[in-house]
Amino acid sequence: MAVYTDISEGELASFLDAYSIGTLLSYKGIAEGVENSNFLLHMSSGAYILTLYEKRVNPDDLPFFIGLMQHLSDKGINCPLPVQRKDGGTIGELAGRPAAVVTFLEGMWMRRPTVEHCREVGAALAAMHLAGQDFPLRRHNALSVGGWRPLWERAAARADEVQKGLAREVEADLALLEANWPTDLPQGVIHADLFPDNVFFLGQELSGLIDFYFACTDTLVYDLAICLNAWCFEKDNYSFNLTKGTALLSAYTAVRPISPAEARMLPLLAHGAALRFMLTRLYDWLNTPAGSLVVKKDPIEYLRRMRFHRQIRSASEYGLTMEGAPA
Ligand SMILES: Nc1ncnc2c1ncn2[C@@H]1O[C@H](COP(=O)(O)OP(=O)(O)O)[C@@H](O)[C@H]1O
Ligand SMILES: N[C@@H](CCOP(=O)(O)O)C(=O)O
Repeated sequence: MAVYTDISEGELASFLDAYSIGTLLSYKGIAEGVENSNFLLHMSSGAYILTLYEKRVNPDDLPFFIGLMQHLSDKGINCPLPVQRKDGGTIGELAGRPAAVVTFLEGMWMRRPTVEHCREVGAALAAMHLAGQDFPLRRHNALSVGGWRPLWERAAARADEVQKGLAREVEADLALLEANWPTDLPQGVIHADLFPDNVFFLGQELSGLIDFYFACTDTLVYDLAICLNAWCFEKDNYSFNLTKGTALLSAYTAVRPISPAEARMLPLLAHGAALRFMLTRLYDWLNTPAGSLVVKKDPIEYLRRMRFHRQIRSASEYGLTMEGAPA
């Protein structure tokens, strides 16, 4: 459960006085997520989500995140809409943390995504990339290749406690990725964490995207590589489901075609994406205090994906077919 900061009814009620969303009927902490503290608010005007921004969110980045949700929502992407206070602002302070209220999205995330769900997410990711093209703010991705080594150095000494030989594998992969990471592919706004728990469905239909708190300006096809990792592996975390990969990639490229240069780099980007999530999970695994109300995610699931991507030679092995190119 991700509620790091407790709030009292009194302080919440006075925080909500600044909004025109009616009176507070009830609220509760949300038992999901790992980054921020989230509360479901039942107000007399309807349901909302209150987020208190925690450790990994830099308050200077909040205008980017809040502005992005507003921008995407204006462009027809279904995502939470930040609620304005009476003074026109969207970011306040509660219990010593920056805090914002956003609209509640209906839907559920899929614990066992099907091929159809993968197809939907591919199309939605591409639509988000297109909608983000004219978003004027920029945000550096602190968790891209340049951020991995510093993060690794804070976990390396204890990595083999989690799995023997892990340090050796990470060192080799880091060196390979740092030496070959592309810098010249099309960039734009990426979600950077579009995992199943951040995509809501109503039945088979995608109803919205949430959790834009890793969003940044980076290589668009890297976001696609993140989704291949998050959506297309079997429960054993070793085997890639080619049918899901094909569905996700073909739905993405139908909305935003990718260039041969982007396609060529997909295996390396997918390998890097697996390392990125292994590293943050490893860091959290080693550093989350015992007794925290948060479910730690297993870094080894992403070590298995790293091993898989290491032996991929072409994006066609993920199911990518390019017009005019052999499958
Ligand atoms: N706008 C929203 N509408 C409905 N539920 C939401 C919304 N935002 C967050 N939630 C709920 O809160 C949970 C955690 O939100 P998330 O943004 O993923 O947190 P974190 O950034 O801590 O990972 C989600 O899984 C979902 O249940
Ligand atoms: N998706 C990441 C962790 C971030 O979790 P979220 O709840 O903010 O989506 C992972 O799986 O490691």
